[in-house]
Amino acid sequence: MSPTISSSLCTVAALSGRPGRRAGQPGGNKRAVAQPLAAAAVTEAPPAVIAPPPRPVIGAPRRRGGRGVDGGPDELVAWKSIRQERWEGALEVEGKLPTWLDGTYLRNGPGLWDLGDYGFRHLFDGYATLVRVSFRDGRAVGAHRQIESEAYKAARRHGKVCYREFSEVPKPDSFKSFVGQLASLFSGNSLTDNSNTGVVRLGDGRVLCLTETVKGSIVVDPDTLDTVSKFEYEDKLGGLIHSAHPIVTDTEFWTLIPDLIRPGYVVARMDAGSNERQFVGRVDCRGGPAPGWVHSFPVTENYVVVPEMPLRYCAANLLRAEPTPLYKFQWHLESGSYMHVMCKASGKIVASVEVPPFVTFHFINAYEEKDEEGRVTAIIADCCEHNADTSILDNLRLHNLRAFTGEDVLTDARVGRFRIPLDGSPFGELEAALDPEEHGRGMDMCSINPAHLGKEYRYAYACGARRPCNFPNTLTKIDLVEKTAKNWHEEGAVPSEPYFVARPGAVEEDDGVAISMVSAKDGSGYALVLDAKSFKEIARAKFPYGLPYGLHCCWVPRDK
Ligand SMILES: CC(=O)/C=C/C=C(C)/C=C/C1=C(C)CCCC1(C)C
Ligand SMILES: CC(/C=C/C=O)=C\C=C\C=O
Ligand SMILES: [Fe+2]
Repeated sequence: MSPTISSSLCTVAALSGRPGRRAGQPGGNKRAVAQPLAAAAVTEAPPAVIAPPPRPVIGAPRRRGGRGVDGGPDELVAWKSIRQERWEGALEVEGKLPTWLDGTYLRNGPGLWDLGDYGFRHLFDGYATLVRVSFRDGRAVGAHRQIESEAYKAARRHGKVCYREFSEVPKPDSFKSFVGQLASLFSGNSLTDNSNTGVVRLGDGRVLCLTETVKGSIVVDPDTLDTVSKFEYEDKLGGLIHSAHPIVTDTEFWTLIPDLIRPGYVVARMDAGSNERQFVGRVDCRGGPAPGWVHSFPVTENYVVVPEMPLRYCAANLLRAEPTPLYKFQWHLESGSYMHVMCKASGKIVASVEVPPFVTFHFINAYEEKDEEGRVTAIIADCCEHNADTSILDNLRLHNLRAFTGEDVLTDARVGRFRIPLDGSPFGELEAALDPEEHGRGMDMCSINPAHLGKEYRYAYACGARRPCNFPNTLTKIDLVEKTAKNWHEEGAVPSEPYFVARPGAVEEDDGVAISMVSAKDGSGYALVLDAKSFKEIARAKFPYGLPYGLHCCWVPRDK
C-alpha cells in the first residue's frame, strides 16, 4: 500500500511550525515527561580505561548500507560502526599539547550504522555517538558513548529500526501496524529523536545534542557523557522539525522552525537559562510548494538571515517507505532561490531577494556591510556551497563512502558568498569567496572563531579535499581577505570538522588551535590539535582503537 495524498496533507498539518497552534492531531506535540534516560556514571579521575576497547560491530552481513559481509579489509574505520556504551581512558599524546588548553572538546555524530545484521544506508541515519577529549596540563583523557535516545533504546530492545530516521522508515509487520505508523507519523510520534547531528553548550552551561526533529533535543553531561534528559521546549510554538544548528551565544539561542502547511519559517529566540522559545517573526516562502531545507542559517549582530533553497521539504517523500534520490526533499529549480533578512529586534523583514540557485548544509558566518557613515548597506553571508548540485546527498550513502576505488567522485563545493543588498533591490549575489582550487574544491563542516559570530571575520576552518577522493579528506584554513587556504592532509585519513578554540587572552582572530578528530587509514583514531595560525600539527592524542566519522562539535571550557 502506498500513502495517499490526503495522508500527506495530514502530515504537513502535523509538521506545521505555526506559532500558537499545536500540531494537528490528538496527542501531537504532547510534551514527553522529562526523565533521566541513563543512570550509569563514568568514574572521574584518575583517568583509567573502564571498559576494554570495543569490538566494532562490523562482522555481520549487511542487507543495505555495506558491500556485503564484513565490508572488506580496505573499508575505512570512519564508516564502521563502533559501539561504545561507556568508555573512558587516558590518551597517549604525541607532540606537545598547549598547557592553556583546559576544557573538553565534545563531538557528536551518527557513529553506529548497524543493528544486528541490518546495515543503515545513509551516513545521517546512524545512532548518535559522543566522543570527547578533555585537555588539562598538557594531558588528554578520552571518552566515547552512545546517546540513549528513545530511538536507539527501542532499536536495541527490538533489534530493528522503530522510528523514522533520515532515510530509514520502520518496516510495518502487518497492515494494521502500517496504519498505526501512519497515524503516529501525523502526530510526530514516529519521528526519530536520534540527536546525531549537533552539540552545543548553552549559555547556562547545559550541553544539548540536536538533530532536525524538535523531539531530538537531548541534554547530555559533557563529563560522563550520560544522557541526562529530553530538552523540553516549554512554549506553544509547536513544530516537529527545526534547524539542526541553532545559533547559540552566552545569552541566547536562535532557531528556525519551517512551516510546511503555509510554506514559511518561524524565527524564534530563547534566553539562556530558559526552555521557552519566543516568537520573533515569520517569513513567508516566495517559492513553493514547501519551505527549503534549513539545516542551518546565519545571523549578524542585528539580523537573522533566512535562506530559501530550491531543495525543499516534500511531504509525499516523507511518507514513502523507500528513500527517493533526494530522501525527504525535492529539487524545485522553478521555484527560485531567495534570501530573507529579518530584524532581530522587530521581527520585520528588511530584505527579501532572489539569488542564484544554491545547495548548502552549513552557513559559515554573516555580517553587516557598512558605508563610510556606518549605515548598513548589505548583509554578507557565507556558506559551504555545493554548486547547486544535490548529488552530494546521495554521495553520502554509506555504500558510496565505503566503495572508494581511487576515482575522483566528490562533487565540487566552494565558499559561497551571498551579498544581500538592503536598498530594496530585488536581487542578491552569490559568488565564490575564493578560488575553490585553494581547498581542492571540497568544502564543508566549518567553524570560525566564535568571538566573530555575526561580525566581520577573516578566517574559517573547514574540511576540504585532496583529490582524488570521495569525501572531504583535508582540514583547511580559509583566509577570506587574502583569498588563500592552508591545508592539512594525511593519506587515507578522514578528519571531522575542525573546531577553533581561542587561546585565553588572544587578540588576533586566529590565535588559538583548531581541533579535529581523525579516523586514520590504519584503523586508528586520534584528536588532532593544529596551531590555528600556521595550521601545522602541534599534537595528537591517540585513542586505543579506531573512531567512526562524526559531524559537529563544541568546546566546554573548564569551570564555566
Ligand atoms: C545528520 C544530519 O545532518 C541530518 C539529519 C537529518 C535528519 C535526522 C532528518 C530527519 C527528518 C525526519 C526524520 C522526518 C522529517 C524530515 C527530516 C527533517 C528530513
Ligand atoms: C559531511 C557533510 C558533507 C560533506 C561533503 O562535502 C555534510 C554533513 C551535514 C550534516 O551535518
Ligand atoms: Fe550539520
